[in-house]
Amino acid sequence: MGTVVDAAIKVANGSAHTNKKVTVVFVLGGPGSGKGTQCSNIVEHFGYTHLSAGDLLRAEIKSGSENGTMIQNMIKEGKIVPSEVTIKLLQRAIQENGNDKFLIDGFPRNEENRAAFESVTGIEPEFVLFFDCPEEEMEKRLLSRNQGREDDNIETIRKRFKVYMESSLPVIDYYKAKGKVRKIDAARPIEEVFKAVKAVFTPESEKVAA
Ligand SMILES: Nc1ncnc2c1ncn2[C@@H]1O[C@H](COP(=O)(O)OP(=O)(O)OP(=O)(O)O)[C@@H](O)[C@H]1O
Ligand SMILES: O=c1ccn([C@@H]2O[C@H](COP(=O)(O)O)[C@@H](O)[C@H]2O)c(=O)[nH]1
Ligand SMILES: [Mg+2]
Repeated sequence: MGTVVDAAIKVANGSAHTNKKVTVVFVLGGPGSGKGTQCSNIVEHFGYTHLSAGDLLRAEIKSGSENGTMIQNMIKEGKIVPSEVTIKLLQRAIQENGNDKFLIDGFPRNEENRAAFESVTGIEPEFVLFFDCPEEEMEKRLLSRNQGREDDNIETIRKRFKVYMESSLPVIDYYKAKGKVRKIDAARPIEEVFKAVKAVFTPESEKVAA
């Protein structure tokens, strides 16, 4: 069942009012746990659109937006950008896309993000895909990612881990209490992680007995 997102569309369009039903899966996990990597696989196999909140924020910096400098400073410090900025970017991306199934990667990052997104858009996630990975493995991956990200240095990585533990894990606990978390052991090789991910997205009726 999709969720009606009138609010998202109203804000993005100014006064226009359109109904769009969307299904949203939040993809959460620590920095470097493999969210982006697995989202690409999910897109390919299951037809979702991938919206990485971090990628949207980085694109906003590049676009020369008035919020660009603030966002850049927050990312360098591993801090969480104010909800209204991130939510607007997500709303716009949902509204501009013809698809009705979205993976929202790396958001919500704290309780305030979660509550604000729910109240502004009316969207509740179908479920939360949670990539569980030990810190030392995530650190190793981030330090060898080589994508030129300003926050992939040991000083910022440590700050990101702290924010993750203190602010983001409580969001996962919130959804756990609602029975919505699908936890994946993300410390394994990419293909093995994807096998577990596939099992989550494949309807029971389509699963072939082993
Ligand atoms: N299961 C895996 N085993 C080994 N390396 C992996 C695995 N999954 C992803 N990687 C690699 O680790 C790095 C981080 O992966 P990715 O960018 O997908 O993580 P992320 O969770 O999106 O990180 P961030 O939160 O910083 O955006 C990449 O270089 C990726 O190729
Ligand atoms: O909802 C969000 C998502 C991201 N940020 C900031 O961006 C960086 C990088 O995020 P990635 O998910 O690793 O791409 C993150 O450390 C935050 O500074 C945010 O503020 N809010
Ligand atoms: Mg990512």
